[in-house]
Amino acid sequence: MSDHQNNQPAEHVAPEVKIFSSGLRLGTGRTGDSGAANAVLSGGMDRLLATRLQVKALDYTPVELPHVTEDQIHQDHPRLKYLEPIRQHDFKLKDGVFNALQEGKIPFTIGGDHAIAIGTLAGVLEHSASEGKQVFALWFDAHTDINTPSGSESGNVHGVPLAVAQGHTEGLFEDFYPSQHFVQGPHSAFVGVRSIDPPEEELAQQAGMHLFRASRLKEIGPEWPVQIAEEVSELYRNSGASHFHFSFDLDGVDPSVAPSVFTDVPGGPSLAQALRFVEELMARVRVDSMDFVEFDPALDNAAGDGLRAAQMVVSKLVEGLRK
Ligand SMILES: NC(=[NH2+])NCCC[C@H](N)C(=O)O
Repeated sequence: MSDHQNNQPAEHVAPEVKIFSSGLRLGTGRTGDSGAANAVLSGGMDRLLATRLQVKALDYTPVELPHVTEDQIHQDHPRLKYLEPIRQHDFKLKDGVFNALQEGKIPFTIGGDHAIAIGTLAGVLEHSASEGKQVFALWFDAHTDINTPSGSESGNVHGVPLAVAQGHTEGLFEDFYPSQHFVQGPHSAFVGVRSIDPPEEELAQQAGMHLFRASRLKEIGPEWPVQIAEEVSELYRNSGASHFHFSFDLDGVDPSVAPSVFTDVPGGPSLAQALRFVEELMARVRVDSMDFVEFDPALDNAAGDGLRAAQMVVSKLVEGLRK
C-alpha cells in the first residue's frame, strides 16, 4: 500500500531502531556461529538500512555466543539440546531488548535460529509488564514453535520459544519472567504454517491461537497477503493487546526461493507474496519489536538465493517501520 493510499503524510519520522544480531545455531542442534547477520548486513545493506531509517549509522549490537563443543549437547537436559548455553545467550538478548524498549526504541533482532525468540520475547514481556500491556505475537513461519520443553520430539530449542513465552517454562526459564507476564494463547497468530507437530496442534486448539495455514493462503489465492494482513490487524485491534511483536522466520517462505534454512518445508508462499504480506501488515499495524531468523549462509545455494531473500525481507521489515 502506498503512503498516498494509506493517507499518511509524505514526511516520515524515523523511528529509533536498535538492531541486535546473533549467529546462534544451537537451537537447531548445531554448534558454531552462522554469521547470518554479518552476511545480511554486507554488500552495502547496512548503509541502505541506515538510509531507510534516516540515521547516519545503524545502532548495531552483536550478542556474544558462548563457546560450545558438541559433547555438551545433553549436558544440561536429557532432551533439550545445548540448553544452558542457549539460556545464557538469550538472557543477554532479553536484557538488551528490554533496555531498548525502556528507552523508547524498537528492538530488531537479526538471528540466529528461532531460539533467540525466548530472549527477545522475554525482554518484550518484561517491558510490557512494566507498562501494563498485553503482547500480541505474530509468527510468519512454516512452523508454530509451540512445543513445550517436555513435549519437544526433536529436542531442538528453536521449536519451543512461543510455548515458553506463553508460560510453559517448566522450571527451565523461570528467571526470564520475573513478572510472570506471558503471551496469551489468543494473542498469538501464525501465517504460512505447514508443519505442526501433534502436541502443538492440540495446544493451539486448546489455547485459542490463530493459525493461517499455507493451505488457506493457497485457497484464497494471490491476494492472500492483503486479506490475511487485514484479518491479523483486525485480530490485534480486537485483542486488547497493545504491543505487537513480529517474528519473521525465513523458512516461512518456500524453500525453492530461500534454500538457506535448517528445517525447510515445501509448499510455502513465494518471496514476492511474503514481501507483500510484510508491507500490507505493516501498513496496518504499528510493529513494536521484530525478529528475523533461521537464515544460515552455510546452507545457501551457490547462486546465493537465500542471502538475496534474507536481505529483501530485512529491508522490507525496516522499511515498514517508517512512520
Ligand atoms: N523455527 C523453526 N525452524 N522451528 C522448527 C521446529 C521443528 C519442529 N516442530 C521441532 O520442534 O523440532
